[in-house]
Amino acid sequence: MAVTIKKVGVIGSGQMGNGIAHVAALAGYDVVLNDVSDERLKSAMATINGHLSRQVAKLTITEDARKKALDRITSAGTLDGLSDCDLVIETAVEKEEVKRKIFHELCAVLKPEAIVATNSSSISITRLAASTDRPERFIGIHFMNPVPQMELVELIRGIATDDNTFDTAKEFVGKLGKQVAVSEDFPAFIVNRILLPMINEAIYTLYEGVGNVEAIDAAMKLGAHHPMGPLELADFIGLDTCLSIMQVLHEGLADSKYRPCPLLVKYVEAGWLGRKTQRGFYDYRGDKPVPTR
Ligand SMILES: CC(=O)CC(=O)SCCNC(=O)CCNC(=O)[C@H](O)C(C)(C)COP(=O)(O)OP(=O)(O)OC[C@H]1O[C@@H](n2cnc3c(N)ncnc32)[C@H](O)[C@@H]1OP(=O)(O)O
Ligand SMILES: NC(=O)C1=CN([C@@H]2O[C@H](COP(=O)(O)OP(=O)(O)OC[C@H]3O[C@@H](n4cnc5c(N)ncnc54)[C@H](OP(=O)(O)O)[C@@H]3O)[C@@H](O)[C@H]2O)C=CC1
Repeated sequence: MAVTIKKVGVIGSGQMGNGIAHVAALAGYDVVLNDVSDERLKSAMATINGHLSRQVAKLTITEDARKKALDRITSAGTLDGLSDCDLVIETAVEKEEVKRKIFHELCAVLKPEAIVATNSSSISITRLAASTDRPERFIGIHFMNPVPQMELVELIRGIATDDNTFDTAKEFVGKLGKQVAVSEDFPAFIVNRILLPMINEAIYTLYEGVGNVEAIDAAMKLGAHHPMGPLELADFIGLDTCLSIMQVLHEGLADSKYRPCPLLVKYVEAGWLGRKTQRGFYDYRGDKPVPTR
C-alpha cells in the first residue's frame, strides 16, 4: 500500500535538483531543497522561477500556480532541514562516495519511516541502499533531463526495496504527470544503457576524425531525427556525468565495448563539462554555441 507523501526533500540543486523541485512543487508537494552552497541554492531558485515564468508566458500554467509553486519551495543549507520529509530524493553529483556520505548523514537526522530515493543515472541501487539504515525503504527514481519537459521516470528497486516503497514512488511519479518505466538494477538501467554508449560512440567518431562536431550533430539530427545531436546532448547532460556513467558501465559489465572515449576523459580533466561550465564540445560563452573541434 502506498504511503502518503506531503513533504519532499531534494538533495543537490543542480540542473536535475531544480527540475525535480520545480515539478514536485507544481504538483502540490512542499519541497525542501538542499545544497552545499547558499549561492547554488539562490541560483537554483532563480532558475526555477525563470522556468516557471516561461511556462506562464506559454500559458501552460497560471501566474497563481507559479506563485504557489515558488512558495512551496524552501531551501536548507544543511541536511537537518530535511528531517521531517516523507520522501527525500538525492540528486547530487554522480559519484558513489559522495552519495554514500550524503545517505549516512541524512539517515542520522531523517525520520525513520521516510523513504529515501536516488536520482542516480547509473549506480547500483542495491549498493547505495546498503549505505542507509533503511534498504527496504530505498529506491531509484530516475528523472530525465530537462525534468519539466521529459515524460519518463525510471523506477529501480534494489534487492531489499519493499512493495510499499515501490507503490509510493509509482504514485508520486504519477502525480507529477510522468510515465513510469520499471528497470532492473543493472548498471545505468534502461535509458542510459542505450543512450550513453551512443554518445560515447559519437565522441569516438570525433576522436577518430570521422567527422567534426558540427557534422556529427547534424548527421544525427537530420539523418536520424534526434532532437539534439549526440555531442550537444552530452554537453546538456554534463560531460562529468557522461564519463561517470560510462565508467559504471565499463566496470559493472566488464566489457571493453563500454570503454570511455579518451577524448571524453580529456574534456572532463580540462574542466570542460559542457553547458554548466560554458565549455564542452561547444563553447557557450558567446552569442551562439561554437564547436570546440
Ligand atoms: C543522463 C540521464 O541520466 C538521463 C537523461 O536525462 S538523458 C537526456 C534525455 N533528454 C533528452 O534526450 C533531451 C533531448 N532534447 C529534447 O528533447 C529537446 O531538445 C528539448 C525538450 C530539451 C528542447 O526542445 P526544443 O523544442 O528544442 O527547445 P525549446 O522550444 O526551446 O524548448 C522546449 C521546451 O523545453 C523547455 N526547456 C528547454 N531546456 C530546458 C531546461 N534546461 N530546463 C527546463 N526546461 C527546458 C523549454 O522551456 C520549452 O518549454 P515550453 O514549451 O513549455 O516553453
Ligand atoms: N544531467 C543529467 O542529464 C541527468 C543527471 N542525473 C543524475 O542526477 C544527479 C545530479 O546531476 P546534475 O543535476 O546534472 O548535476 P549538477 O552538477 O548540475 O548538480 C549537482 C549538484 O549537487 C551539488 N552537490 C555536490 N555535493 C553535494 C552534497 N554533498 N550535498 C548536496 N549537494 C551536493 C553540486 O554542488 P557543487 O557543484 O557546488 O559541487 C551541484 O549543485 C547525478 O546523480 C546524475 O547522474 C539523472 C538524470 C539526468
